[in-house]
Formats: sequence, C-alpha cells, structure tokens
Amino acid sequence: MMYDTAETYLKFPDLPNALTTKDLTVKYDETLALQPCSAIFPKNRITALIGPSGSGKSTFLRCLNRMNDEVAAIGGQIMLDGININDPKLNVYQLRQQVGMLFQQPNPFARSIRFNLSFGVLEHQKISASDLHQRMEQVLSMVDLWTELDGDLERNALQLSGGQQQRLCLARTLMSMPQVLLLDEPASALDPISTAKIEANLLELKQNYTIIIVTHNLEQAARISDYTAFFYDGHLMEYDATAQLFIKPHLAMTDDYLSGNFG
Ligand SMILES: Nc1ncnc2c1ncn2[C@@H]1O[C@H](COP(=O)(O)OP(=O)(O)OP(=O)(O)O)[C@@H](O)[C@H]1O
Repeated sequence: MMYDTAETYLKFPDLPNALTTKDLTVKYDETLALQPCSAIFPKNRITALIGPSGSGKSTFLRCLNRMNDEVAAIGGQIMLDGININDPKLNVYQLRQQVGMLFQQPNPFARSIRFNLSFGVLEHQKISASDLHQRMEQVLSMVDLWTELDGDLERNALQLSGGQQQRLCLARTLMSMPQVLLLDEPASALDPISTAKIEANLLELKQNYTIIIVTHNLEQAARISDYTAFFYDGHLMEYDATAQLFIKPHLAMTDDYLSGNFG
C-alpha cells in the first residue's frame, strides 16, 4: 500500500535540546533516501526512530556523526551546541567524541577489556594512569560490568557473552564522555535478558546523556523512549511523545504501522 506523504505531524517538545536537524537530506547516487528532515532531540531524553525497513532511519541516524560522508551527499544542517556539524571543515574525529555510536553487532577489539576502553583515550588525550583507571571503572559501572567482571580488566573481550560485549562497547563509547549517544538497533542481536540489561542501562544513562535509538522492536520503543519519530519512505512523518504516539497516533499511516499492517 502507498500512503500520502504530503501531510506530516511533528510535535516537538518545548524542552532544552541537544541536537537539531534542519532540512537534512541524504542522496545515494541519484536517489534521495532522506527527504528534507527537520527534527529536534531533547536533552536527557531517549528518542526512538521507528518505521518500516528501508524508510531511512539508519540513514538519518548515521548522518548525526557523519558516518554517511563517504557514501552519500548530505545536505542541510545538523546543529550541536550552536555549531553546524554537517560543515565539511569540521573535525569528524572530535565530533565522534561528542556524538558516540553503537551498532547492531557488538564489535569489541579482540584484545583485553583494558585495551578496548583505553585505546581511544590514550591515542588522543593526555590522561594520568589513575584518572584513566577511574574512568574505566566508572563506565564499566554504568553498564553494570564492573562487579560482573570483578574489576578484571585483563580478560579478553571476546571471552565475554554477546550481551556483555555489547555493554562493553557501550562503555567504550562512554569513555570519551559524549553528549549524545546514537544506537542503531543495539539489542537486536541479543537475547531477552541481555536486552533488558541494555534497556536498564539506557534508562540510567539518559540522566546524563541524550539518546537516539533506531529500533524495530516497538515494545522496546514504547518501554524506554520518551519521544518517537516515525519514518516512512525517506520522510519523517510523525514525531510526538511516545505515550501519545503509541496510544493515539495522529496519522493513519503510523496507526497502521503500529498495528502491524505493514513493515
Ligand atoms: N550505502 C548505501 N548506498 C545506496 N543506498 C543505500 C545505502 N544505504 C541505504 N540505502 C538505501 O536508502 C534507503 C533507506 O535505507 P536505511 O537503511 O536508512 O533504512 P532503514 O529504515 O534504516 O531500514 P532498516 O530498518 O532495514 O535498517 C533504502 O532504500 C536503502 O536501500
């Protein structure tokens, strides 16, 4: 079924925001995969990006820390702290310290937990051994791994379970003390218990971070997000408080998607 994409319903909250986009577009070759997208992401909240396969959720998310640069032409603005981070002159490495990303598959280095956590920091920052250790303990505690691993930093990351590896990757992202966390289906490769642990971590982390998560799991979006953005065919169609959008979506298209009629 094709839906009319002319009418959208975007109700952004009147809250301090961490990141906004203005007329963000993405073109792969000649195809416009993301239509001009203007969105607001409130600080210290979780926003879920939902929508059918191929609707442009990942395409949108990946722009927010410049992961699409090599494969697509990106137009429009992405504002973080008053700076347009879609500026080609921007230092992308520094941006990724501020806007961290976690992927679907856990991807730790086949090295010790210590290496996984310290590598990026040691490469680019001056930090004392005691501060580094303190930060490692802090981020591992944030993802409930510090006690689980008995503070053992020498274990090889690949000896951890899939769920623990994903939480280690989350901790690794936190080492650079980002403001925004981008998560692309971070729990879709995990069992329900590991998924619940990640969700619990995210609910804690939102006190200090702004989180944007792509998920196919609608229950997950309903459980953990404060706001939801519904994408369809490269358009941001509906944006609202999660409770509102899930109980009484504005567009028939959103309602149909949430009811499992397509996607
Ligand atoms: N690197 C690329 N080169 C060309 N086209 C791409 C590329 N990445 C994505 N696309 C296309 O852009 C459109 C949006 O894809 P995208 O992966 O953003 O959707 P999605 O909503 O995240 O889907 P899914 O839920 O399946 O991950 C699709 O038509 C896809 O084929």
